[in-house]
Amino acid sequence: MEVRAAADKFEARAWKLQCKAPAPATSVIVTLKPSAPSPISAPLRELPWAPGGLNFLHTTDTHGWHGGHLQEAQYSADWGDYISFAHHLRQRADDDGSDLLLVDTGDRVEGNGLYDASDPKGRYTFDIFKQQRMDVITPGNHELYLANTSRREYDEVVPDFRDAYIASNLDLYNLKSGKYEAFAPRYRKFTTKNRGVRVLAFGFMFNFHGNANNTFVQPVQDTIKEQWFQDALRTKDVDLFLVAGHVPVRDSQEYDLIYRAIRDVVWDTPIVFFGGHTHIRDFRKFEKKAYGIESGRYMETLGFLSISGVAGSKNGVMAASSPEFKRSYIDNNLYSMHHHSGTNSSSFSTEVGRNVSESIHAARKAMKLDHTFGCAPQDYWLNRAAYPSNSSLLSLLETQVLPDTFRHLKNASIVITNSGAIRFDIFKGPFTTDTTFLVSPFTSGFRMLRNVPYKAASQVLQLLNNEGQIALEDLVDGSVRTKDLMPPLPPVSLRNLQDVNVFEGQQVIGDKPTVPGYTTIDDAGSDGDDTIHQRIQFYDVPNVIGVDVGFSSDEKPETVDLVYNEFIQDWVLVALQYLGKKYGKEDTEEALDGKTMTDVISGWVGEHWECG
Ligand SMILES: Nc1ccn([C@@H]2O[C@H](COP(=O)(O)O)[C@@H](O)[C@H]2O)c(=O)n1
Repeated sequence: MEVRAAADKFEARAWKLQCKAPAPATSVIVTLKPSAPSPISAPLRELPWAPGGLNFLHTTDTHGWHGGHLQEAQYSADWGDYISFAHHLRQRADDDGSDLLLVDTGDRVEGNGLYDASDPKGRYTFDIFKQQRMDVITPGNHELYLANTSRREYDEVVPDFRDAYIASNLDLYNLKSGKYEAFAPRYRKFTTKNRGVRVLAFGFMFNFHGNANNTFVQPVQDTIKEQWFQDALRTKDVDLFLVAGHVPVRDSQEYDLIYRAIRDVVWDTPIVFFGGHTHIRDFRKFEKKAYGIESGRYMETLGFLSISGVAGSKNGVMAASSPEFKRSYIDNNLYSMHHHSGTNSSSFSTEVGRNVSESIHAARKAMKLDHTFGCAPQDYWLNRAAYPSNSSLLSLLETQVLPDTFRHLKNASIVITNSGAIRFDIFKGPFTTDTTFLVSPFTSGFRMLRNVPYKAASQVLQLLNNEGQIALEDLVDGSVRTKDLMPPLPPVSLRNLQDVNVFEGQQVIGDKPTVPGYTTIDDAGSDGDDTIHQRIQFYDVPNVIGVDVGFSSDEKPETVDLVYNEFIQDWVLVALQYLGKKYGKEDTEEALDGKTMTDVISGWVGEHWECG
């Protein structure tokens, strides 16, 4: 009842928000995020703003973190703050005759209690998210795993953003017509407000195969042959091609194909790509008039990109022979936002921004996200500690959580889970309802194959980690490739992991950096991060981890029950087939009474981690 009443109150507030136009900055200071830490001051680089040009803010892979990071000051700003920030930059654009456009490239869902803890999921986040005006928005794979997620995206988010929502290669099954139909408009042509730049925008999804069958992702190589796409490329009076998508900007067959398809028709109009999916900060030069940016993950990063020298229909602006593309990766905190918008704590928040922050707080309260299951005795890292080690979250799972959880199994068993099911670190201190979803938000449970010969079962883990002589993707036919379903880890690319001296060749403002964070190297060099960070070491982790339950390492049982996270079922079956044991889905059964990894971890924490 209490939760219901709080939810009703929230909905009334959200409705109120919808009726308000963005308000100018006011001088009221409010602390709306009682649980968020204050940002720490750190040496900053200036935004490469293009006066009289085009400026962009880009978010991607936010995964529900619209309330910001409550345990990491560096990323503690929330969606309400982002709304205030964009307001000030729009104002700046109006003042200097430039334009500011906002882009989001998908995976807004799954990964944070704010989205995952409600029933239905997203009950609160859609109203929060839509308060930010977007110019281009696209779906990601997480909007498509479950049929009810894509249905809600179609019913709620697509109308919220009207023509800004673009889905160039995605269809949804229409129950009435019995046909797959466009999820949203295939492309958008618009003219920017101040400079009159005529933009032709597309919104692509990478060639994803793991979607529920109520959606259809058309492979990019087929979409670019469609008549509508070829006609769109021939649209007259286009000053800039904007390709947004849930597609990595680098090493991606999809963006390379789109780049080529555009250049086959239009040889020198500038192209800007906005990417996502791999959770990294990146900036790629395709050629001197075509660049792409990718802006990290989990609301840690607000990507900024500027282009000077693009033609505009207003004020007689001519195209430069070589437009200049620049980028910055802004750490999502108030210290950075105040600095880049020339505001302070008194002048920063707008009324809409404040209301959104308040709604986030109300939603968290309604869902009791701060409910504590126990207290972590130390930090456990997914990628920020080596695996295996005492600080590795995967080691904690492997040595304690999984053995304790599956101890009750009667038969000798091997239990396997994909590391991708684990999404984030555990910090020392309270482990809350929110933490359960940060660590593992997915609804998939565990399944099991009974009486699998030990010889085969014991090799599955090794095969899934591609440690054998073959890669599983060579085994599976072209329609299901392990690469697509279990992308290589870690979420932070090796390019970001290189040992770099952040001072080399750069302007250093202030002292030696003390705030740990990303030290990105991209095609423009190593000065992209707005905050000069102390380098964090990130470590690679295996695709899957596993434990033996009910037998010791020197025993070799005849057969074992093979238990695995449902998400990896297809790969487990393929691996067994390769090992000479053919099983089908019909041979599998539910394990652990349908409990998910979220349930497993919260249950274990409740039993083992007392708050001191
Ligand atoms: N039910 C699910 C769904 C997804 N995963 C894991 O997430 C990965 C995809 O996430 P991105 O943010 O990289 O798009 C996927 O490869 C799986 O590892 C899962 O475990 N269970």
